[in-house]
Amino acid sequence: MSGSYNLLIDIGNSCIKFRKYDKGSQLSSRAETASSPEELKQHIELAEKIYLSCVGRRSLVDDINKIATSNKVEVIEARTQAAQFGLSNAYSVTSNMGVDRWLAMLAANTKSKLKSFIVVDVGTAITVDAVADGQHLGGWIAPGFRLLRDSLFKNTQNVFGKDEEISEIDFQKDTPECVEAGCKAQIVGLLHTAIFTLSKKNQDFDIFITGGNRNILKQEDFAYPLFFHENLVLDGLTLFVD
Ligand SMILES: Nc1ncnc2c1ncn2[C@@H]1O[C@H](COP(=O)(O)OP(=O)(O)O)[C@@H](O)[C@H]1O
Ligand SMILES: CC(C)(COP(=O)(O)O)[C@@H](O)C(=O)NCCC(=O)O
Ligand SMILES: [K+]
Repeated sequence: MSGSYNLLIDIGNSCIKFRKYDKGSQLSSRAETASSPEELKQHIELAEKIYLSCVGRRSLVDDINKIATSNKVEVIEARTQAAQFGLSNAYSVTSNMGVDRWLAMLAANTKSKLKSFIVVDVGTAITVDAVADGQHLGGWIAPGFRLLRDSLFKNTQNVFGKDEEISEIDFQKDTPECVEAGCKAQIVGLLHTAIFTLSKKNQDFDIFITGGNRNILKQEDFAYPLFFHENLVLDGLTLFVD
């Protein structure tokens, strides 16, 4: 049986996230991850339509399109816009902005009563975007946790790591723990600086956190409430489902 759900797909630089979504029955499963379009095949074959965003490899989109076309499934790809759904983009060259950032902002804008917010997407890269009264003020792009850590290993002789995770950001007593805590502290510091920067311009705003590494940010490290969402990019794609 085909046509029972829409398939939402978010292609990032590390992995493919997908979720089935049906507006009528409010079907909205948890996001799953796939390492290749081939893994999505059975989900694509039975989908009514596919809504897709990509900041990763274009060849992945081509492969998804091939599977979809051979099964007569329409693929709708989202693109960053100058203005959409009551949100205005600050970028001077709209198409330069990753569509994942635009979709996360669109989703946050529908969830924020204040229409003023910060969105942090903690993935391969970490993006921060600030919005005041539906106007995007601009944002930041910084290396994500793995990039931070790997750049240390790559560019030093005596810094090494290990696989186990440390649980909290505190001062550490051996190299791997110092690296992990240091890189995590940098990410926490990024959000503190974002809050400080928007506080100078705006009184009240919401803070949305998303992305595969979102749990590096913890409520206990902040005085403001943080709203955690599994995948705001996929949430943004639902706005396009007719
Ligand atoms: N359950 C998980 N599934 C996938 N990635 C995870 C998970 N938990 C943590 N991660 C980490 O999240 C990062 C990927 O985050 P994600 O937001 O999917 O990135 P991107 O959009 O850049 O592909 C990876 O570095 C990975 O180590
Ligand atoms: C900044 C990003 C790499 C983040 O991607 P991700 O970490 O989710 O894979 C992506 O949004 C991107 O490629 N942006 C283009 C540059 C820009 O937004 O200005
Ligand atoms: K990201």
